[in-house]
Amino acid sequence: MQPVLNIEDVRQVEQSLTLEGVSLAELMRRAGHAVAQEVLASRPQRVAILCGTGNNGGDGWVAAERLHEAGVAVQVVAPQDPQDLKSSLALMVAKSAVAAGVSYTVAPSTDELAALLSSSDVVVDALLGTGFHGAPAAPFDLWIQEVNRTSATVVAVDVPSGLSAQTGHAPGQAVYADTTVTMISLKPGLISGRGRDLCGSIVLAPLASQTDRLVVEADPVAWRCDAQDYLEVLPCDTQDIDKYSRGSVLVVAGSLRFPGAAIMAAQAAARAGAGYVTLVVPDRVATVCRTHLLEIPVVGMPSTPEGQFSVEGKAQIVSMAEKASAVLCGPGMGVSADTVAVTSALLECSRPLVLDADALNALGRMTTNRLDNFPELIRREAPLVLTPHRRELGRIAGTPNDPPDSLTAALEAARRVVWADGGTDICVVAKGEATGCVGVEIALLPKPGPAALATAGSGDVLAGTMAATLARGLESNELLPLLCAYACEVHGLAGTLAAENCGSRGVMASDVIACLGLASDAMEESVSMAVSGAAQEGDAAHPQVSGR
Ligand SMILES: NC(=O)C1=CN([C@@H]2O[C@H](COP(=O)(O)OP(=O)(O)OC[C@H]3O[C@@H](n4cnc5c(N)ncnc54)[C@H](OP(=O)(O)O)[C@@H]3O)[C@@H](O)[C@H]2O)[C@@H](O)CC1
Ligand SMILES: [K+]
Repeated sequence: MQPVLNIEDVRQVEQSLTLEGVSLAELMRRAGHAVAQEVLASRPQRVAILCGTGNNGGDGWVAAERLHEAGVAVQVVAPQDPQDLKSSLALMVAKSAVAAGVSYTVAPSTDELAALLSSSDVVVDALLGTGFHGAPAAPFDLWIQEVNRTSATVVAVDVPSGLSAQTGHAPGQAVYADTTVTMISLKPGLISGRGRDLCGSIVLAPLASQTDRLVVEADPVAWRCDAQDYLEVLPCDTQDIDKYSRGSVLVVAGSLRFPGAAIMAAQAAARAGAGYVTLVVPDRVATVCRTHLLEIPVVGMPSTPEGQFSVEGKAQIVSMAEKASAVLCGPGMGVSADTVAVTSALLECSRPLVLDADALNALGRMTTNRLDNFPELIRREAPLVLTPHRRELGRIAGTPNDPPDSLTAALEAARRVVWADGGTDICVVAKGEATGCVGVEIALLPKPGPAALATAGSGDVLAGTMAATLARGLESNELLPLLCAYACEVHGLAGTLAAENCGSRGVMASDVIACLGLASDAMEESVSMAVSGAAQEGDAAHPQVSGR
């Protein structure tokens, strides 16, 4: 697993390193050298380095001097004369580079800059790093546009300029890098939001031997999962199992308005490996569901006049739930006093439970959007998995009109719910372009799925996948976030396979369902390969961080 640190904690590690004898000047020297090493790997002849006025620019000046020493033709581009730099560290390294013979250009015109960039093999972006805020001001906004027009390889220092390394937001122009050499630790904004498009591949430069320890001590906001981490939650060998030992799933879902959500969730649970799936729907939609589900029994329950579950069916639903290995409640169910009653009754049953979509909205209604104020509702012995997207997360975590707008905000909201519960029985799977699986002790980041998964019904498919994965059983509740992350990766991989079959813009949720079985097999294989050490780092099924 790779730790991810908030920016303020990266600064804390930087301070701790200075206390352990690695000065800031030495850190900057090592940062610049790490960048130079990455640039040298492509054996360039001409390199342009765009240096800003803070310490990110300082890293750029160090890299310039190093590359100059290595015989590369380097040209630094700066907005002001290096003598005028306010940061004492940046001033020191800029002076050193100039004294060593590095040539530089101050405030070039756009045409001059374009000519310089087009004659370079590599462009190093050292304009703005973790001290960036707002949107890039002039002249950086124009310079960034020129960087994005060049055909040269772009290497970003620490973070692509214009991207917030904390939030993943890029409110103005932002550099599209081929590679980002990031210092000390991964930061949330690099692997979420716009960061996923802007960073290219990420190279981590720890800068000191103490860094690994200090990063862990700084309490990472989350951990990014690697394939081998999933060994503990792999399904058991398929040789000697029958349909019951693979676990049974009860799906409680659907309404007259949304029968498809129930159908897809049930199909996904079956494709994701559950041995036996039963779908429970309001009786007014039972026939349409049966027409679509040949292998899955459909049980109709009393409906309201609107075609939603009626409270009359509550006792029967609970009694069926008690016999299942895992229960999924919510997709397409609608929200009413009756569905709230069904959701709350299922929370009291003793089986592992996944609450998705309208079951989460029901929770929001039961708690006036402050689930964290009602922990007794969700405190239970068996595992509970909540799978909110960001608007649903806002509705259960106290910000219905202001849903979390970044990975870190989503993790924080999920933690409010999980910490209110306080036990290892709960995991909030905060869905988004980057999904976090938040348990009481750890937040895990499965590798994100492709953009093709942003399609109607994708959430229903994930919910079915999650329930099937949970139905296999857990050795210990402490593994719950890892199991949830595993289900997310199977779903993501199915999305990738579906995009290969149908094109990235042509994927429908049913295409993802069709690929779940193959995706499960591929996940198992890649975990086994990674564990046995045979897998190359960043194997095909799990690209490290996507390129442009
Ligand atoms: N952490 C570590 O361990 C290590 C960190 N290191 C490096 O230090 C970097 C952080 O350095 P940093 O704190 O000096 O900030 P940095 O990103 O250079 O930006 C500050 C400058 O940008 C300006 N500016 C801000 N917003 C702007 C805008 N919208 N548009 C235009 N300008 C804007 C801002 O101006 P101001 O707001 O002050 O007016 C100020 O002049 C970090 O990313 C890494 O590369 C390594 O050297 C060693 C180890
Ligand atoms: K940068």
